[in-house]
Amino acid sequence: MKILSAAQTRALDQATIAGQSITSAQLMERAAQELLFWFYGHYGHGRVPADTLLLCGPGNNGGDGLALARLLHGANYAVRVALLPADSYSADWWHNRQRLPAAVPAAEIGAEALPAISADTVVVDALFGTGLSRPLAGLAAAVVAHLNAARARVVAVDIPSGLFADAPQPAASTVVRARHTVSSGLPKLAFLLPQNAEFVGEWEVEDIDLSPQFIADTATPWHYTNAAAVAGQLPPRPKFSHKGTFGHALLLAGSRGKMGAAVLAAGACLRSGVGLLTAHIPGCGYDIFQISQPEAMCLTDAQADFISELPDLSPYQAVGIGPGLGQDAASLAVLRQLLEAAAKPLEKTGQSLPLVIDADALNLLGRHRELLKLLPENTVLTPHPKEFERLTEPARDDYHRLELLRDFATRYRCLVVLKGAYTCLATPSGELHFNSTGNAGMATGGSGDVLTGVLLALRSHAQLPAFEAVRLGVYAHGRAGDLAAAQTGQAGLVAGDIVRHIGPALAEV
Ligand SMILES: NC(=O)C1=CN([C@@H]2O[C@H](COP(=O)(O)OP(=O)(O)OC[C@H]3O[C@@H](n4cnc5c(N)ncnc54)[C@H](OP(=O)(O)O)[C@@H]3O)[C@@H](O)[C@H]2O)[C@H](O)CC1
Ligand SMILES: [K+]
Repeated sequence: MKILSAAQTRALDQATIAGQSITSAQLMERAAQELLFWFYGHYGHGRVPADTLLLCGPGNNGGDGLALARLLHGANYAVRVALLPADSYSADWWHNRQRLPAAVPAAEIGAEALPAISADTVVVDALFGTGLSRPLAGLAAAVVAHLNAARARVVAVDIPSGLFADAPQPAASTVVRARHTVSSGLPKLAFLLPQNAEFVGEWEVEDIDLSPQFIADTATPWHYTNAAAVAGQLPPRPKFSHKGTFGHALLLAGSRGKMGAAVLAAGACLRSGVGLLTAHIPGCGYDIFQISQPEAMCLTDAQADFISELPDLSPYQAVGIGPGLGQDAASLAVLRQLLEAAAKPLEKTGQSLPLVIDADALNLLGRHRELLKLLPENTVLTPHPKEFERLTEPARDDYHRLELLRDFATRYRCLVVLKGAYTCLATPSGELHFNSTGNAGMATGGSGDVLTGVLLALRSHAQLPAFEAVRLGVYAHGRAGDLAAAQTGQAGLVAGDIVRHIGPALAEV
């Protein structure tokens, strides 16, 4: 699913109106109908709020609010409307202002006449949407501050007022703190960034039948990976396949005290359909590893506590390095040798050996940035924000971090998976794909090791191109976490639970 800028969203609006031969008021009515359905879903029979206040601005966001007020009134909600005064109002605002039944109380907001809001009021925030052109000030800011102080349940129309859809707002700007955001058409970039979570609350997108042709023809770096994006991407396992069909992966992982990371990554790799897995681990981990992962083969390093040797790479279709690795100088040398060896094109594919680099291997890269230029094309890096900072620089905010991410992926021609809520995959061509699956229960030790294992398996698969493999792996990892959390609850979830649910998650896609 594409994510468009605010300007593109406005153009989409116009293309839909022209393409479907409808009026803009009809499109607004669609949006308001969807908002009404949202209310039906949340406030079913007997649960209709005693007091619903619609705060309406002067543009089409306010128009949506006025149309919704009429529809809610028709559905027997007790509604009040408060109008933000302006020098001019949009045409569809006027249209819906005139259609508002006289029985609905509608008052103009003034500095001395702020609407009464109690903690029990359900407030619909329809002040500003994608047409926000500057931070809120004056009366608009005063209303929003008044609203936020009331701690009422706020449902934002399209986007919380004061939040830009695709750009940061200055620090200390006044922004509506919504409990729910009900958006039309496509998700907004703002919803996917941690710094906006306090404003956006729970968000959902309602389908208002916007022009699919315009969306298809519009270029954007931002994408949202939902179930449809990955459906059917995992090639079926042919009846006459054998273990060689699905690739032989090598995992370089573990050190004393961190063998669990190797075990988790290996388990995830095996559960993600790899044909064969060999792990190269330090001597201390032999019993631990063989007992917990009998399906994997095991090579032990000459060193007991960390990895100091790079095995012969010729049997493998992909290599993963990093989980629990530690940062010993000998392991750094192994990483360097791996990067040099992997760069040579493989006889079979003519491409470099696929690599997945995680955890301490990323920290080593961060401390020895001269190695970055050795990264073979399409190498997968899976940093969390702190590890990414070590590879680049501290980000001013989440938008700046996205810029750094894009720059890094295009500069080094690699696939970077920035982990977090809405994990963001950056591609060598500069696209950013935000993942839709996963939950806060996955913020637990070992989750990242599991992701490395999943990606290693999918990068070993001969029929999966690099980008598709990584997008699918990130999605399936999150989905496995969601399936696991449904059983354990988020607090009770541990990384091993994710491993156990990867099979069902991959089966779904
Ligand atoms: N795109 C769609 O698919 C649909 C969108 N709908 C809804 O329409 C809004 C966008 O409506 P738009 O009229 O473009 O913009 P807004 O309602 O957000 O606001 C524009 C007016 O607000 C003024 N403005 C902007 N910023 C401020 C500010 N900080 N303080 C005061 N006033 C402000 C702006 O004035 P300018 O001076 O900037 O010209 C405009 O007067 C979208 O979000 C959806 O809710 C459709 O209904 C359905 C399809
Ligand atoms: K709004």
